[in-house]
Amino acid sequence: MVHHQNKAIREGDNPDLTAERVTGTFDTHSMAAQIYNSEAHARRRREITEIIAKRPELHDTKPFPFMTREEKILESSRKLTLITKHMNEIIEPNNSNEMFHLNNEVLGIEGHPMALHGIMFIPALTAQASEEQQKKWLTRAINREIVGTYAQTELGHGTNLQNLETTATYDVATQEFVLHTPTITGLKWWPGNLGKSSNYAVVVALMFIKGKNYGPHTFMVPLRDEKTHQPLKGITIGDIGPKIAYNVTDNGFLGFDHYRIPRTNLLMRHTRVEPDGTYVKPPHAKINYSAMVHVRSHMITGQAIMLSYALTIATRYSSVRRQGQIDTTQPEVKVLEYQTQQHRLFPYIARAYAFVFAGAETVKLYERVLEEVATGNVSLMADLHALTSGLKSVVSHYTAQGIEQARMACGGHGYSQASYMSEIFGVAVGGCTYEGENMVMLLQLARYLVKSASLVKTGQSSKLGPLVAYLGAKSDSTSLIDRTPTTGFAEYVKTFQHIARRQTLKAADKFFGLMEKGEKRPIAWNKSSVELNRASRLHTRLYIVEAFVRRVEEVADPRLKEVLTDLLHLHVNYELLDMSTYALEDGFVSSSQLDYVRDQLYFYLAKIRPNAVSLVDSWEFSDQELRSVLGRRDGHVYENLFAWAKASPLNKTDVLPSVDKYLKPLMESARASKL
Ligand SMILES: CCCCCCCCCCCCCCCCCCCCCCCCCC(=O)SCCNC(=O)CCNC(=O)[C@H](O)C(C)(C)COP(=O)(O)OP(=O)(O)OC[C@H]1O[C@@H](n2cnc3c(N)ncnc32)[C@H](O)[C@@H]1OP(=O)(O)O
Ligand SMILES: Cc1cc2nc3c(=O)[nH]c(=O)nc-3n(C[C@H](O)[C@H](O)[C@H](O)COP(=O)(O)OP(=O)(O)OC[C@H]3O[C@@H](n4cnc5c(N)ncnc54)[C@H](O)[C@@H]3O)c2cc1C
Repeated sequence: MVHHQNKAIREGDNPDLTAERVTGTFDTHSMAAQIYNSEAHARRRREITEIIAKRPELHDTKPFPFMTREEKILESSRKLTLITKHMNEIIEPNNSNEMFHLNNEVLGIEGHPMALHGIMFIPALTAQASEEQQKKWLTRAINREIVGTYAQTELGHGTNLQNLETTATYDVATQEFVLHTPTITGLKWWPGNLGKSSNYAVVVALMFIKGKNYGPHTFMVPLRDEKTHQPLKGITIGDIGPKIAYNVTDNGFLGFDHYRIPRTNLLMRHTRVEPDGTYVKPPHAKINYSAMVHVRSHMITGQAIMLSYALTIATRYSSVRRQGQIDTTQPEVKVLEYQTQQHRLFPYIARAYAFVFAGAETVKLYERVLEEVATGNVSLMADLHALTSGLKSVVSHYTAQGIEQARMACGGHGYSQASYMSEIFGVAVGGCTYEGENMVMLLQLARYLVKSASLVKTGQSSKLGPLVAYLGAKSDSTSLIDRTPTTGFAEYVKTFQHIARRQTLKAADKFFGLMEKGEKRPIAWNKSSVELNRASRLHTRLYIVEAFVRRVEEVADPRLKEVLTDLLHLHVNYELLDMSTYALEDGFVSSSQLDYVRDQLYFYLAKIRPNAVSLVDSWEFSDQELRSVLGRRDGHVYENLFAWAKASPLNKTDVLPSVDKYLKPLMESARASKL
C-alpha cells in the first residue's frame, strides 16, 4: 500500500479529488499539528472525531436546513445532554480546546443551549468572582447544575457601556442590590441563551451607592426557579426572535422590576462593596471587562476555523466541478484550473493560516495576562486590549469576505443551503458585531496607537512597547522589494511597517493638528476617525504578517516549511497589492516594484495549485463538522445533491396543500375566465 502525504485519501473517492490529494507534497497530519498549535491536540481532535463517528446517537438526525428552529433546539438539547453524560469518555476533563471541537462536531456552529455558558458565563465567574463566590457558583456551573449567560447589551445601548440603563442600587438597610430596568430601551437585549435556556446570568448594571454612579459592574443574578425553570418574580424574559443565522441559540431579552439580590452577588474578586456601602476600587478600571477580552482572544481562532470551513468546501468542490475548457482541444477542466478561481480562493487560504497563527499568539498572551491579573499585575491589560480589538475587527471582516468569495466560487450550488455556506457566513459575520462593533474596536486600538505616536513625536520612542516599537524606527527612503538580489520577507515586513507607521503618524498629526486649531478633543477625534481606523487596520495587518513570519521561521519539517513559505509569499504579495495606494502615495514603492509583486502573486498561485486540496484537508474537518454536501471529503457531490434535494420536506408529497388551496383554483378560474 502506498503511503500518501495526504491522509484524507480513501478508496472509492471521486478520482478527481484523489488526484489532487496525490499531488500534495506534505503530510497533512503534520500540517494539522501546525494549525492546531500542537501535535497532541491535532491527534486528540482526530481521536474525538473517530469516537463521535462510532456513536450514531451523536449524529444529526437530518440536515439542519430541513429543520425548524424549534426542532433544531430540541435536537441540540438532546445531543447536549448526551455529550454532558459521556463527556469524560470523549474528552479530557475541563479541556476547553477539546470541548470546542466536540461541540463543533456534534452540535455545530448554529449554537446550542449552553453556548454562552461556556464562552462567557464560566470565564466571567473564573476571572471576576472571589474564591468564596467561586465555591458557591463556579463548581455548579462547571458541573452544569445551573445554566448561565452574560447579559450586558441592552435594546438602546451595546457599545456605550457607561450609558447602560439597568441600575443596581445598593440598599444599605437590607444589604441588597436592587436591579431595575427603568425603560424599554433598558431591557437587556441580545445575550445568547438568555431567552429560554439560562437560569442564571452575570448581569452588567450601573452600580449606584448612596446616589453615586460607580459605572458598570457585574452581578450574579438568578433568573429562573431552579426546579420549575419559571421566571422568578420581578423578571421579564424571552427570546428576541430569529436572526440572520446562529438560530439554535436563544438570544434573549430581560427586564428587572425592583429585583433584589444580596450584596454578595456583586462579583468581588477585584471590586468590593462593604456592608456599609463603602466601595473598594479595582486595580484597573476595566478589569471586569475580562469576559469580553476572553471571547475576543479566542474568536480569532474561531473565525479562522469558519473561514477554513468555507475554503475547504469551495476548494474540494472546485476540484470535482468541471466547466469549460482552457485548451479547446482538451476535455472540460476542473474549475480550480482557472486563475480567477485560484485568485479568489488561495489568498484566503493563506489568510486563514495567517489568522490561526495570530490567534494562537493572542491566546498565549491572554493566558499570561489572566495569570498576571490574578496576582494583581495589570500592566499588560492595555496591550492585550489593543491587540485583541484590532485582530477581532480585521479577522472577522476578512473572514466574512472570504466566506462570501468561497460561496460565489461554488457557482449556483453555493447558493443552496446544501453547501451550508449561508449558515457559515451568517455565524461568522456576527463576529463583526459581537464583542464590540468592528469600527468601535478599531477606534480602541487607535487610542493606543495615538498615544504611541505622541511618544514618537516627543522623542520618547524608547518607551514604546514591543507591539509598536516599529513606530519609532526610521524608514529606508524606498522599499527594497525587487531591489535586492534576493528579495525576502524582511523587505516586505519593512514595507508594511513603513505603511502602518506613515498612516499612524499622519492620522495622529491630523488629530493633534485639529486640536491645535482649537477643536475640542472628541470633535477632533471624530473628524480624524476614518484615518485613525485605517491606521488600526494597517497596524493589525502588519501584526498578522509578522505572526505568520514568526511561525514559518519556527517550522523544522522541510516539506511543511516549503509549502508554508509559498503561502506566506502569496500572503505578503496579495496584502501589498491590496494596500498599494498607501505604498504608492509617498513613492515608497514604485509601479515597477508593484509589477514584480503581481508577478510573484501569479507565480505563487500556480505553485500552490497542486497543494491546494491538501492545504484545506489539513484542517481535518469531518463531514459531520462541515455539514456541506459540496464539501464532502469523498467528493461525491452530484448524487448526494440529488439525494439531499429529494429529502427536502417539500418533496414529502407530490401536491402541496398550497397548490390544492390556491394555485389550482387560481389556474382554474384563469382558464374559466378565458372561456
Ligand atoms: C469564544 C471562546 C471560546 C472558549 C473556548 C476556548 C477553546 C479554544 C478554541 C478556540 C476557538 C474559540 C472560537 C469561538 C467561536 C465562537 C463562535 C460563535 C460564538 C458566538 C458568541 C457570541 C458572544 C457575544 C457576546 C457579546 O457580544 S457580549 C457583549 C460585548 N459587548 C461589547 O464588546 C461592547 C463594546 N464596548 C466596549 O467594550 C466599551 O464600551 C468600550 C468601547 C471599550 C469603551 O468602554 P468604556 O468603559 O466606555 O471606556 P472609556 O471610559 O471610554 O475608557 C476607555 C479606556 O479603557 C480602556 N479599555 C477598554 N476596554 C478595556 C479592556 N477590556 N482592557 C483594558 N483596557 C480597556 C481603553 O483602552 C481606554 O484606555 P485609554 O485609551 O483611556 O488609556
Ligand atoms: C450574534 C450576536 C450575539 C451576541 N451576544 C451577546 C451576548 O451574549 N451578551 C451581550 O451582552 N451582548 C451580545 N450581543 C450584543 C453585541 O455585543 C452588540 O450588538 C455589539 O457590542 C454592538 O453594539 P450595538 O448593537 O449597540 O451597536 P451600535 O453601537 O448601536 O452600532 C451601530 C453603529 O454605530 C457605530 N458606533 C457606535 N458607537 C460608536 C462610536 N463611539 N464611534 C464610532 N461609531 C460608533 C458602530 O460602528 C455601528 O456602525 C450579541 C450580538 C450578536 C449580533
